[in-house]
Amino acid sequence: MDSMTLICTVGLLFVGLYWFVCIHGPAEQKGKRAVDLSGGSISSEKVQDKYDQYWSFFRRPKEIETAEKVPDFVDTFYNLVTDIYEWGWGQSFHFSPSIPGKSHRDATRLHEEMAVDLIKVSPGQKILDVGCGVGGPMRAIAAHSRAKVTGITINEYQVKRAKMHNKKAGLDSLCEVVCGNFLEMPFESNTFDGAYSIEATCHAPKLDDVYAEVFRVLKPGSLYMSYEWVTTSKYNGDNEEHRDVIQGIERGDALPGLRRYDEIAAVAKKVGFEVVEERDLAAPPSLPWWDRLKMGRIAYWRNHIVVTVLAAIGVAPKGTVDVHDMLFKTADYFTRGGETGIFSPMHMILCRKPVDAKSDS
Ligand SMILES: C=C(CC[C@@H](C)[C@H]1CC[C@H]2C3=CC[C@H]4[C@H](C)[C@@H](O)CC[C@]4(C)[C@H]3CC[C@]12C)C(C)C
Ligand SMILES: C[S@@+](CC[C@H](N)C(=O)[O-])C[C@H]1O[C@@H](n2cnc3c(N)ncnc32)[C@H](O)[C@@H]1O
Repeated sequence: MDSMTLICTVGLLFVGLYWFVCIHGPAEQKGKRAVDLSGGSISSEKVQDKYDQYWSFFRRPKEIETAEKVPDFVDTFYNLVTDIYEWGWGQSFHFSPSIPGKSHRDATRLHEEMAVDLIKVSPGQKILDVGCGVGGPMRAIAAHSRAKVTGITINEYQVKRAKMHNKKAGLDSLCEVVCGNFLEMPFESNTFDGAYSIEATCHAPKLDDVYAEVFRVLKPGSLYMSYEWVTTSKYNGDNEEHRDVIQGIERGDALPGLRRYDEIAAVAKKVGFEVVEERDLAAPPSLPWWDRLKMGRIAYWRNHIVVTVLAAIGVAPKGTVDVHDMLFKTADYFTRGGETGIFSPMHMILCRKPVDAKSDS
């Protein structure tokens, strides 16, 4: 190879890398780029320590970890993963069934719109997004329904990101974001005309606590819909492969313990809800929700190289490589959970607060 060819090849490689890292990077327009990856509200030099601390939660036996510690541990998790999620997935932190002929973006939006269609709200009514992330669903839902959406998340960094995205999308008059714990919400009783949660209540150590809070803040007669993460009827606790997959999902997603599909409605009824409908949206004829993850495998390898290089030259915090590696492995557990049918991230439950529910409950 003569020197001219060598210079051109190296030059092209640099231009290609620059284009990918600084321009192309984000899964969504105006989203995170690889060069912007941070540890959320955690300062760069503490990311590695916080990641190690995150893992220590799983190293100790479950009985030692008390439920009170869970919100803090979930907050740490979202400081570590929020930027990587936004960069590699987009602003909606959830799965949706694949739809033939539709892009992932459209399939995601339709799954979100279904949530608000189910709770039957009118323009101008006030609804609650329980565990709102950086607000991808909230914006789609506000734009679709013209309802006023208040989102709550435990993670301060997500509040900042969500508010910024709401403003950029011109939806800040319909979307409000609050930092708080959904196990003790900072809202008056009987405030909302509807509520939904998308793949968020799986973080609650006891589902009763979050459902009771949603029940309290809803006006009598209004509806609540949740997409729950569950093990399905195909899950067999005596099967080592099944246990390995579910444990992999719990560890890679800050879950205190996945619930069985048949526990959800019982909890809803226990806190006072009437169960209107319950359905696993992942079950056939729905197409695989895990296809998107499976198809992205090559991109994740490429992302891993990018993150490793950026951390080595000090652009990304050092612990980012471990966080990315954890997500990379988790992706595989999801695929196994989906293919075996033992796990569903979209077990839908629709509940109503009875019209005659006491006004202070
Ligand atoms: C509801 C929750 C999150 C669900 C999903 C949004 C995320 C679960 C696993 C995540 C990812 C796995 C692989 C990552 C990949 C290695 C990286 O290069 C780019 C980002 C990923 C695709 C990342 C994106 C988000 C997930 C799909 C939980 C936490 C309750
Ligand atoms: C996987 S994300 C889903 C976010 C959003 N629903 C979406 O689909 O994009 C889970 C969300 O639940 C929030 N969360 C978890 N535990 C919480 C708690 N105790 N109080 C408030 N929010 C919580 C997280 O901060 C995060 O925003």
